[in-house]
Formats: sequence, C-alpha cells, structure tokens
Amino acid sequence: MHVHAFSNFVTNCYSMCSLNSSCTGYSEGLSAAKLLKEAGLTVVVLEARDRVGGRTYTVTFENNYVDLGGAYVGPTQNCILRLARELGVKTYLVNEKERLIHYTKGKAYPFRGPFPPAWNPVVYLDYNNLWRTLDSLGKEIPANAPWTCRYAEQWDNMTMKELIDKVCWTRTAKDFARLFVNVNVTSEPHEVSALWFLWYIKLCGGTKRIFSTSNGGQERKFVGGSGQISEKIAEQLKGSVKLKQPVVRVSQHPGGVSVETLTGEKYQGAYVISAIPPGLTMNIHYEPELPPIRNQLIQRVPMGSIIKCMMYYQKAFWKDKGYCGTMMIEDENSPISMTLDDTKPDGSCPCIMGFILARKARELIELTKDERKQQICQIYAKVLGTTEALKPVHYEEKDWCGEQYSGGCYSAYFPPGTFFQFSRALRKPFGRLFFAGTETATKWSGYMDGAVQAGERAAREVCGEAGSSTSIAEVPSQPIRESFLEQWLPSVPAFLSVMTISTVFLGALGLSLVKPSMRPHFFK
Ligand SMILES: Cc1cc2nc3c(=O)[nH]c(=O)nc-3n(C[C@H](O)[C@H](O)[C@H](O)COP(=O)(O)OP(=O)(O)OC[C@H]3O[C@@H](n4cnc5c(N)ncnc54)[C@H](O)[C@@H]3O)c2cc1C
Ligand SMILES: O=CCc1c[nH]c2ccc(O)cc12
Repeated sequence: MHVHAFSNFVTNCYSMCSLNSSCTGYSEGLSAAKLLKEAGLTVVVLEARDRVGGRTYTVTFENNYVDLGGAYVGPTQNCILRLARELGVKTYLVNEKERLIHYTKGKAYPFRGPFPPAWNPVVYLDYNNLWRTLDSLGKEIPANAPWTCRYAEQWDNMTMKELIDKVCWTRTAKDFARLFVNVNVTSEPHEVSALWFLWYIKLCGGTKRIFSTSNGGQERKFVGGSGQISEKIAEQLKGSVKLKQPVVRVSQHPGGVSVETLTGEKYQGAYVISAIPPGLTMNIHYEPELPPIRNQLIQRVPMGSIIKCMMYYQKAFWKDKGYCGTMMIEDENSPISMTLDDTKPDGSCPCIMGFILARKARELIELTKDERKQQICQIYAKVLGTTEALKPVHYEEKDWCGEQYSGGCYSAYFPPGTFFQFSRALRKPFGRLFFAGTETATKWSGYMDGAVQAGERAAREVCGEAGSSTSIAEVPSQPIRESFLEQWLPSVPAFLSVMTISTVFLGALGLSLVKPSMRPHFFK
C-alpha cells in the first residue's frame, strides 16, 4: 500500500503511503511519512515548494543561521521535542535573565514574569480577572470536541473583541488584551471567534504557558534552526520526497487514490494524508467531491498575518542596560508589538527578533524593506532608551502574508460563527483521504508541536490504529500555578459591588446607632 502525503511535518504537504504496496498523503506530511515508513509502508511526499519545511524556514548568511518562520519550543511540547531528540537536534534557552520591558503610553516599564504588572489597583484587579476568566472559560471546552461545549454556540457567535469588552473594565487591560490576541494568533480581536481563541489558548496550557518564555512556549530554540527537523526527515525518506509538486487533484476509486500535481505527474496509492492548511485545500479538485461540511469548512478559515523581523547589532547593548531583549510594545506608531532576544547562546550574532502582527503587517507591507528597518530601529531606540539601536549591522525579514503555499501564518483562525459548526470536520477522514496539519491538532494547535502530533495521528489512522502520541516530558515543565491572590481577588465590578454594599451597610449600621433625633430627616 502507498500513502501520499502533501506536507511539512508529517511531511510537508501531501503524503501517500502503501502497506506492502502504497499510500498517498500530503504534508505534515513529513512526520506522518516518517512514522508510516517505520511501520513498513511505502510513502511519497509531494511538496509544492522547492524546499521542505513549510512554515518553518531556516536560512543561512555570513556564517549565521536564522529562523524566519516557526522557531520557539517549550515545556509540554513533547511531540516536537521528542522528534528533535530522535533526529539529534538540540535546544538552547532563549535569554530571559535580565528584565523585560512593557512600553505603553510613551514610557518603558521594566518588569519580570509572564505579564506586565499594574501599579493602579483597579487595573491590577482587571488584569488578574482577564487571565483568570480566559483560563476558566477554556476549561469548559473539550480539546478534541470544542463544538460539544455547552456554551459553544454562544461563545462562537462572539468575537474576542466583544469578549474582551465584556470582561475588562479598564482601557489599559483592553489594550493589553488586544496585544495578547495579536501576538498569539497574528489576528485582530474583532476577526476571531471567542470560542476558537479560548480553545486555542487552552490547547497550549493556558494564558501563562502560551505567553511565557521561561516555563512557556518561547522557552527554547533549536541549535542550528527549526528547519533542520524537516530537512533531516526528508534525508531519511531519501527519494520519496518530491519537491515542486503542488497537488491539484485527488481522485479516489475503489482500489486506491490517485494524486495529480500541477506539473502533470500522477501518483497512485492506497491512502492520502493532506497536511496543508485547511484553506489551501481549496486549490485542489476532489473526486468524489468533499462532503458538504468539509467543502464549506475550507472556505471559512483564513490565515493570520505576520512579518518576522531580525535586527542584528555589533553588541547585545540591551543586556548592558539590564534588559533581556523582550519588549511588549503598545504604540500604534510602532511596527513591532513583541520582541525577544535572538542572540546565539554563545553570545555571537547579537539580534533582536520582532513581530509585525495582524493589522500592522497588512499596513506595513506597503513600505520598502529599508523603511521598515528604519521604523523598527527608531522604536527600539525609544523603548531601550539608547541611540545604539539606530546602528544595526544587518537586517533580515520574512513576510508570510505573500506566501502562496502558506497563505499567511502562524496558522488558520476561525472567524465568529464558524468554529461551532465546522470544527467537527477538521480531521474527519473522507474515504481514503486523511487530514493532518497543525490546525487539526488537539494540543499546541498552530505550533510545530501540533503539526507533529497531527501528522502522527493521521499516520496511525492510515494504519487503522487508535491512540495518541507519547507524551513523556522532554524538558522539565513546572506546573502553572495560580497564587492565592490570583485565584481570589475580585473583578472590578465585584469589588465595586462589595464596596457599595459595605458602604451602604456600614452607613445604615452607623445611623442605627445614633440617636433618632440626630438622623438626617429622610431616615426618620
Ligand atoms: C513567523 C512565524 C513564526 C512562528 N512561530 C512559531 C513558534 O515560535 N513556535 C511554533 O511552534 N510555531 C511557530 N509558528 C507556526 C509553525 O511554523 C507552524 O504551525 C508549523 O510549521 C505548521 O506545520 P504544518 O506541517 O502543519 O504546515 P506547513 O508547515 O504549512 O506545511 C504544509 C506544506 O504543504 C505544502 N503545500 C501547500 N499546498 C500544497 C499543495 N497543494 N501540494 C503540495 N504541497 C503543498 C507547503 O509548501 C508546506 O511545505 C510560526 C510560523 C511563522 C510563519
Ligand atoms: O509561536 C510563535 C510565536 C509566539 C506565539 N505566541 C507567542 C507569545 C509570546 C511570544 O513572545 C511569541 C509568541
């Protein structure tokens, strides 16, 4: 049997495989194909681009390597970490020794921890209630069947903007919540379904785990770059990975599946795994036609918007100033919203990685590369408080919005009113056609880890096996704890109600204790 995979991680697009013969599938393709090959199947991976890796992309220049796509990994991402270990790819810690900076209202506030603190007690309560609410609503949503949540329809009909406006009382918390959505899903709060966003955060272990560097999703990077993972699997699969082969037709017949590519090549197999973002499957003709819900799902899942920008300097001058290089920037005039130190672990190639996200990516793609570089240096100089930021030695950037075979990044999102009715079709096989890709994952969906989990799950489906990927902790993971205050502090409205009730109660009590003749006349 042959399996064809179109894919990246389980391959990079479509992989096809065969048991004693063949099967066909797409990518994510690479991790699926690896597992299928190990199970004794013959696999072909059909990749549209002239390279493997898909939404990961490591390029080399002047003795340096840089990840221009997916890069960060961290505790609980055990599928990608296990795969990396098997392939001999090591990780290193992203620098977070010094203080982070929250830049807001034109001023830089250094801090430590996952989220900026608030000195105003009302804002403090509001932030605390926001994170607690997002996490507790997420607990109501089953990871593998979000449509069964008892509030699924209600929450899906709401955008994240509406949810943020309901939960937050202060402008400060609302603005930071917008940045939180921008950074995590490269989209605007008004664009995404609240049900989908709450599910997405839950799949990563909650608001702290997804946003943190230490003990979170951005804790580590791969020595040599994330692109090696796909490249090493492709090497193991030798001649089975076919580049420059965009799949355009998938025809199922009683004996198997035939997959046709844009160049006119035809591949026969027993099964196909499609491991491309769901929206891109609109580019493919299916015989027989896709089932109705799948056919409509693929029309409803746009991709996020991001430009990843790497600014290189002679020296990591931010460390000398006591800053680690993480900046959370709230300023409409700043192209960049989030940065991390991208200096190599041996201190070479000092670099600040910055994301241009969502609305800003769409606006700033109109500028030239040099104009973006100038604007980025100017905001780094303001935030870090030094003109050293104006003197970079090199600049690299990658716009993912214009990538034909990604459609955008990091991943697909669900607009309001879509996730409740269409998420059930995300990974439901159709005859000999199986679905992988990070969007179909039930842990760390949208991430490299989700891509591997989904690819391996699809490979097991092809083999007729149930079960899930091994989940042994690959790097130490500390449980995410909520302090007593985080759990029990009231929200702003609860605090105001308590204050009002207690003021009225104490006032009434006080009045009852004074002589009737002394009471104001309306109490007599
Ligand atoms: C800037 C950026 C930052 C990111 N940051 C992180 C991060 O820090 N950590 C993290 O874990 N993730 C991150 N991600 C997301 C991560 O890269 C993706 O979730 C992951 O790589 C998706 O893998 P995949 O195999 O599901 O899909 P893809 O990588 O998209 O693979 C699909 C493959 O299919 C191919 N293809 C498309 N159409 C066809 C067709 N018709 N025929 C054949 N082949 C086709 C594509 O060329 C591609 O190679 C980031 C992504 C970007 C771009
Ligand atoms: O996945 C890629 C990058 C990313 C996703 N969520 C966050 C949160 C904070 C970051 O610094 C980066 C990211």
